[in-house]
Amino acid sequence: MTNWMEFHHFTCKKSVTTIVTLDHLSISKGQIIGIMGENGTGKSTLLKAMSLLEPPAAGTMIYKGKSINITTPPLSIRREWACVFQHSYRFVGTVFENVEIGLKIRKVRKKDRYKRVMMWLDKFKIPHLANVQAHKLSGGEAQRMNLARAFVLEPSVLFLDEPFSALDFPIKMVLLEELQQVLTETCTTTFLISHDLTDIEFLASHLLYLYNGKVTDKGRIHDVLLSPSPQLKSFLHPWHKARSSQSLIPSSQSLSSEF
Ligand SMILES: Nc1ncnc2c1ncn2[C@@H]1O[C@H](COP(=O)(O)OP(=O)(O)OP(=O)(O)O)[C@@H](O)[C@H]1O
Repeated sequence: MTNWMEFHHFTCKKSVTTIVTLDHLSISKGQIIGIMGENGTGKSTLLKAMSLLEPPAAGTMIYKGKSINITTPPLSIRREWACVFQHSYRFVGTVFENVEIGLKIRKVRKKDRYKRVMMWLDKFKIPHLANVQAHKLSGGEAQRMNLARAFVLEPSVLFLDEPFSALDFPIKMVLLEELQQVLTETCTTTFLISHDLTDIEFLASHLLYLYNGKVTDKGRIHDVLLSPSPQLKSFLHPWHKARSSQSLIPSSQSLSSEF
């Protein structure tokens, strides 16, 4: 289904200054939109506007074919969406209680809450931490808890703002694989901000590139990366350089065994 979610003429301001504009974006259900851009170009501002956490100064939005009041979005719609940010929120209490909280607010029955929380702790491989106080978790464990807290709500749309940036590379890769599997299973429409092309290539089906508060590139990730704008090309240069230099590293067989 096309036109599942649409954004038109979004203008996001801080005080009186326009930070970012988005003329038009049309999303189909299940798409994973990677959002990239230099520091300060407006990615987080745009994500907060799209999730209506901080509604845009102007613009219109369509969700599931219906026009949404962007200034006072219905709670029922907001409850279909979930967000995970770079700095994980940890409420006072155990990991179980942290994941359960949204279900309690939605008045889900205790028995069902238990089943759902344990299922998602299991999927993100932290069921053994259910009774641990959340403040004792490592960064990687806390991000697993945050993802479980988002998915337990069975969101239709997930907004992720650099959820992996504080993690070590090996931990991040494991979490990326787990998240990819869950996103495929649940067909959750996802917006993912990341500074790392590895994350975006791994997860995203589509790419939105922002430069100076404007979209210079958007489309299927493969197509965009094949013919990037000059701005995106320059942004991607370090990755291309790193990858081409990797191919210059001699294979292990040709290296001397001496060390
Ligand atoms: N309250 C504010 N008042 C004025 N300008 C602000 C305010 N908050 C953020 N900005 C500016 O808005 C711009 C966009 O910020 P934003 O955090 O959206 O960028 P970003 O692309 O997510 O950056 P980063 O990659 O560094 O996280 C920045 O130039 C920032 O200085």
